[in-house]
Formats: sequence, C-alpha cells, structure tokens
Amino acid sequence: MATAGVPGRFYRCACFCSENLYVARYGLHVRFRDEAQLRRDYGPILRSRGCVDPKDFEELLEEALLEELENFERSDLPKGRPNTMNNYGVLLHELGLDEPLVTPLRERFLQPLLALLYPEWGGARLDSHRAFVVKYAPGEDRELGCHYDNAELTLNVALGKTFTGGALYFGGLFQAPSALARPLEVEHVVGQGVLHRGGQLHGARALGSGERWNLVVWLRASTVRNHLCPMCLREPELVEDAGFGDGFTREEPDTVDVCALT
Ligand SMILES: O=C(O)CCC(=O)C(=O)O
Ligand SMILES: [Fe+2]
Repeated sequence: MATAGVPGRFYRCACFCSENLYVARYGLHVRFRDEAQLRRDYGPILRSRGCVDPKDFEELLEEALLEELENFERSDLPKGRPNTMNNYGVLLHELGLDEPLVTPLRERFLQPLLALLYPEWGGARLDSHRAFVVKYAPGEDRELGCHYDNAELTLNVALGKTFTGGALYFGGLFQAPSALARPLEVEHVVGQGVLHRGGQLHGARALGSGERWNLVVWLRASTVRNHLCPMCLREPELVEDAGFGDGFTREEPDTVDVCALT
C-alpha cells in the first residue's frame, strides 16, 4: 500500500486518536472568503511568489478523480476508511494519490495561501497531511456529527455529484452551551472548497437526495502539534508510525507561542 512522507520522520501520539474526529474543545477562528474575494485579496501576492493559480487546482479535481474513486470503491482491494465517523469514502494514500496530487497541492497552493490566512496555526509550515474523500448516499452515511479534526487546518472541497442538503455547519467557541446555538451554515458548491481551522467545531447536515463526495485534507504542522497533541491536549507521547503518521516529528521545537494554542 502506498505511503507518503519520509520514512522514520513522522510519528503518531500514543493517545491512539489518529483516525478519530473529536468533539471540539478549541475555539472558533474561522475566516471564510469566497473565491472572488480570495483571488482579489491574495491572487497578486501568490502570483508574485510564483505560486500556482487556484484554477490549476480545480483542474486536478475534475471528473477523472471521481471516476477513479468509484473504480477503487468497486474493486476488492483492501480499504481503510477515512475516520471513525465516515464508513464510506476513500483514503487517498491507498489510491497512490498522496504524492502526485495532495503533496503538491499542499506545498504549492495551500501552504502559500494558508501562510497568509493562518500564520499562527502553522499555515507556513504544513509538513504533512491526511487526505481522504468522504461519501454520503442514501442507504450509506448521510450526515456527520459535530466534531473537530486531527488537523491544524482543513480543506474541504465539494467534488460532486448532484445532491441536496449536506451543508457544513460551524459552531462557536469551546464547548460553551451556546457554541452551537447559532451555527454558521455553508452550502457546498461543487468545485469549491472551504478552509477552516481543524480545531473548530463543525459537522455536516443530513443529505437530502443524491450523492455527495467531498475531498477533505487534514493539514498538519509539526511545529505546532509537537508542542500539544490537538486530540489529547497533552504533550504528545511519540510512537513510530508509517507514512506521515499523525504528523508529529522529533525535530527541534520551533518558536511557537504555546499560550496562543490553548
Ligand atoms: O462531510 C463533510 O463534508 C465534512 C467532513 C469532515 O468534516 C471531516 O471528515 O473531517
Ligand atoms: Fe471535519
């Protein structure tokens, strides 16, 4: 099975939460921008730094990807599932798409953009990821409960197909009783993505009809997580792992203000 990353470099935390989605404890720090605004605000800066245009990224996610996902789904190849809450969908490293698709996406497009949007959350230091496609359909998974991701930052792109319902919702600060009183609802637009902090409360409303496939990339910055496991909220106890593990490393801690993370 294809794995990504430098062998022996990445670890998981012994808290064994590697594949889980957890109910959020971190606060809201969302910055939504529609594509037009994103292009206006950041396009010139990104281009001046020689970064790829978001259009290039869109082209990578055309029908060919959905077709390949379906072929894989139909095959009898062994399959892990994205996480403990999604029972359908595909892990991109199992398809061999981590290195050719997701790593360049992270390094060439997402990192430059997220360095501008989320500098304090490792946006400029995204050194690994966990990428998967979630699938919702009648008779299969239909919704996703409120949780936070094992990620510093998350990209969620609507790949298709045709569906109603399934909107993402985002909650508020911590687990205060009012955290989900007035959630922010975000309808999917096929071909567009939402960037959010991984530690932010969110979930997906029930699918109405059709089939929904979304690409989810949990982006990780070891300089941030090496200080504090975002799942058990302790200093991580490192355990060897394959591929990107859970994105922890033994590298020298950087100058991250840990107080800003709690
Ligand atoms: O259903 C969705 O689009 C949200 C998926 C998600 O939040 C996750 O897998 O972490
Ligand atoms: Fe999530």
